[in-house]
Amino acid sequence: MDDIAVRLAGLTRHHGPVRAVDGLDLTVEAGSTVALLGPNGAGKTTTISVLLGLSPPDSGSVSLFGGPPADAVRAGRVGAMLQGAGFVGGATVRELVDLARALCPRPLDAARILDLAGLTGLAGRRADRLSGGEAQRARFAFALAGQPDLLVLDEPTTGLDVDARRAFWTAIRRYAEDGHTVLFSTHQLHEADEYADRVVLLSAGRSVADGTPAQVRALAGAHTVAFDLAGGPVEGLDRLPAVRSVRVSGDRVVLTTEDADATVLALATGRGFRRLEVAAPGLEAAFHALTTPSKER
Ligand SMILES: Nc1ncnc2c1ncn2[C@@H]1O[C@H](COP(=O)(O)OP(=O)(O)OP(=O)(O)O)[C@@H](O)[C@H]1O
Repeated sequence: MDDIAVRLAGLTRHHGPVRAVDGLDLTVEAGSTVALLGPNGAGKTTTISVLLGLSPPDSGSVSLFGGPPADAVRAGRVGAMLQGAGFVGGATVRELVDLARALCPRPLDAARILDLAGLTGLAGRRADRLSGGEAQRARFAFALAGQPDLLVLDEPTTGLDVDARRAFWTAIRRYAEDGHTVLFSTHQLHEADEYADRVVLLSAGRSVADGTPAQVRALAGAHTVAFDLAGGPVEGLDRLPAVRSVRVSGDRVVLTTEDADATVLALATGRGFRRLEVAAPGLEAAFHALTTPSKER
């Protein structure tokens, strides 16, 4: 079934005694851009490695485009950018791109690959003499070369400076807009928020949240309502509808609430305030709430 790019069911994978992936179910629809978001050690790299067929699962199943990963890879349908992957010694960037193209049944034009990866000016440089960020772009070029239906990127922007990051995400957006599927791992919340249609939040090898960035953010629950007291009383704030907590700092009050509308309506009737601000929970709050054991919060 080609409408499902990736299907993981009950995936478990250990490294010695460490259960790196713990019964993970994940379905990625073709054409979507999905972020695997999680803190260090959450199991992102292990999941990607099993998904690509580079290491076998201990239990559970993996399929890419309805078949075994090896079939999809052999058919040139999958391109991957892995952390710290090395290069053939002595080869130039251009030669690497040519090699990647030669391995694929329907490669992209070499000039387009170099352009997308921001390597046009470095085509003649030996790949083992690239800076860390340039090497990361060369890995991206290698992943893109075969014009894969599924692009899998493990923490792709590590080592890239601000301009290179922006150029990278612009290239990914263009690639995704052409109907390709992109699965990337990150522990950068804003990358998941800005560039993914869907965020799968991993913690200790499990999926602890799965949805659009807005849906995952909403799992953190509380909005904040902040205002100046303007001489009004502090008493009674904790009894306003839906209020979960009250913090007062000088004249400024910050309430957390399960229902910002109800809290603000009640606040507006009966007391004065100034400089009202209502904020939705950030992805950061959701990330913290969902990946931190409750006793440590
Ligand atoms: N080769 C290995 N040997 C032993 N333990 C490992 C090995 N590789 C990973 N682990 C452990 O498995 C767990 C998951 O690691 P993994 O690299 O998949 O996480 P990650 O989410 O990609 O982390 P990061 O963001 O730091 O790259 C961690 O506890 C890690 O220490």
